[in-house]
Amino acid sequence: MAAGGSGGDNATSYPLDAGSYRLVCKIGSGVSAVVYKALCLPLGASPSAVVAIKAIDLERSRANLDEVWREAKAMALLSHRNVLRAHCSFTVGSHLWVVMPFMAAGSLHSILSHGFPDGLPEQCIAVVLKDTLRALCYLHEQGRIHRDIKAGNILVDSDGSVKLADFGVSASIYETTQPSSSASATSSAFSGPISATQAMAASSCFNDMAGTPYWMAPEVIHSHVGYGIKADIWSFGITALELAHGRPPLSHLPPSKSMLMRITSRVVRLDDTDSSTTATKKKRRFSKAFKDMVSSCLSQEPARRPSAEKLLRHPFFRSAAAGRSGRDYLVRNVLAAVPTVEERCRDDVGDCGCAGCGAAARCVSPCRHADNHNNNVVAAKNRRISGWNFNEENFELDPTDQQPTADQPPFFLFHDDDTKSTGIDGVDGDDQQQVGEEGLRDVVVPHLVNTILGSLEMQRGMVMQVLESGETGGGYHDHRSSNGCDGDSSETTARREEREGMLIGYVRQLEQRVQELSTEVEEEMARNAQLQEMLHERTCGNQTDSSQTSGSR
Ligand SMILES: Nc1ncnc2c1ncn2[C@@H]1O[C@H](COP(=O)(O)OP(=O)(O)OP(=O)(O)O)[C@@H](O)[C@H]1O
Repeated sequence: MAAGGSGGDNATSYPLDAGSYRLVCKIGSGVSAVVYKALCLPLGASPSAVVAIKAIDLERSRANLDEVWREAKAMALLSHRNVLRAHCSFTVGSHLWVVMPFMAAGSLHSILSHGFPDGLPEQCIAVVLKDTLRALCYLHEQGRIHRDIKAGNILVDSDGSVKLADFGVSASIYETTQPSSSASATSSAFSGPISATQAMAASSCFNDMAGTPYWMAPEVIHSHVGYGIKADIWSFGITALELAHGRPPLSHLPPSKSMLMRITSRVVRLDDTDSSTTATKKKRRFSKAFKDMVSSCLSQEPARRPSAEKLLRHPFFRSAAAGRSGRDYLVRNVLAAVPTVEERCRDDVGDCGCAGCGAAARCVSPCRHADNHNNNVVAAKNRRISGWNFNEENFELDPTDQQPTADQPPFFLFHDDDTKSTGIDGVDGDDQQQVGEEGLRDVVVPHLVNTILGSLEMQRGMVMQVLESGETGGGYHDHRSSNGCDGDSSETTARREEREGMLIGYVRQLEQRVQELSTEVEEEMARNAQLQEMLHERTCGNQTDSSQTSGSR
């Protein structure tokens, strides 16, 4: 299967067979794909011969073939200077190869990991986010939701140009209005541009869970509620925090838990530098405009988040360097401080990891083993951040919209304290979080219970709605059908079947949700018990030590 075309470079035609490409080295990997720098051999020494090939393992991909194929199609149809467009794509064994322009500085995620672990300077963030926002404006105008905005999907070239990439989970807002006829809906989505207003009107209709947990909007997590283009604005706000601190909020938690917390919590905003948290180790100051921009994106209520177009007019972006001067600024202040993507690869020891990519024999410069890389990514994500710690990196967790009082512990007591002063020494779960004793006993479990109750209540409301509409809409006991009106009777039957179908769907969702949440609670309680046992042992140990000490005195 192949999709030809000359995407980013209209004058160049890219071949549709693996033999025409030579993989130079691996430059990155995601959940189910490996990305290579490669040469397109027929193009010889031309600069366009250097490409990036994303080899997507169709067997491991959580998306089905249609969805993966949609990424390639979507990229090929879009045209904007801040949107990365594929040259072509084709299958190689069980992999889909997407051939695209090589962005020599890699993704912002990679740049953060290799040069800015504590975040980029604010001016640089403004420059890259402004271009990202332009891409987002364009996508939304085209009726598309990206659904996976994050630093890993914002790519930078050697001249400082910025492009939004990875349409693996992007979708047309039109597709959901006709979910059962995806093929025709997909093509009709591209029949012409639509206005932002139309896009808004058609929003709130997706209900599948797409994206990467830490960046997901609350309404995406609560996927039965439906979501639209404003989900991208939430992820954009999270990406801003990721760029400010080097990692997204909650990234020290396993993804499922961060989702649960997001459901009921006001998440994170940049801290007010005027607050009482002056005794900080690595306090970073951010402008009021930046904080205001981020918090507008992170409104729990999608309708209150600004559109991409409106956000572009925010003072934070108005003062950002743009065009040539913006690109030069990035080259001087960001790219100069990070190794090239090839050097980043060479820094990693191990095999190239291309076994199974469908092209092992053609990889000429083994550089990084997939597992090594994945471990690094996980390690980077698990590095404890002070998202909860008001004293360190200017983040604030505000679950109730109120500052915790002095005698009230913060909502979650996860600590970013290398000295482990408040944590429990030696307690390392899968997620390596350190949890305060009170946090476990008094906060985490009740929080999960509240989450379950809230979710159940919402599902109950939906079921009641269906039942009520059945009663008032003449569905189940329509008196007209008993009066012998056959036409009405068949319509009634159809409506009843439709409602029954919806009801069954809701009940299934409800069962699944309860199952998921019960598992989370069980895990949390097991962890709780384990930690309490360790605490108990420590306390007993300390008492024994002190009695021995006093005895020996
Ligand atoms: N066109 C490109 N040019 C240069 N580097 C690229 C290109 N595309 C991807 N990369 C690099 O490869 C890395 C992995 O990209 P990929 O799209 O597979 O994963 P991801 O988006 O980071 O993760 P996920 O699978 O969760 O979406 C990127 O972070 C980036 O550093």
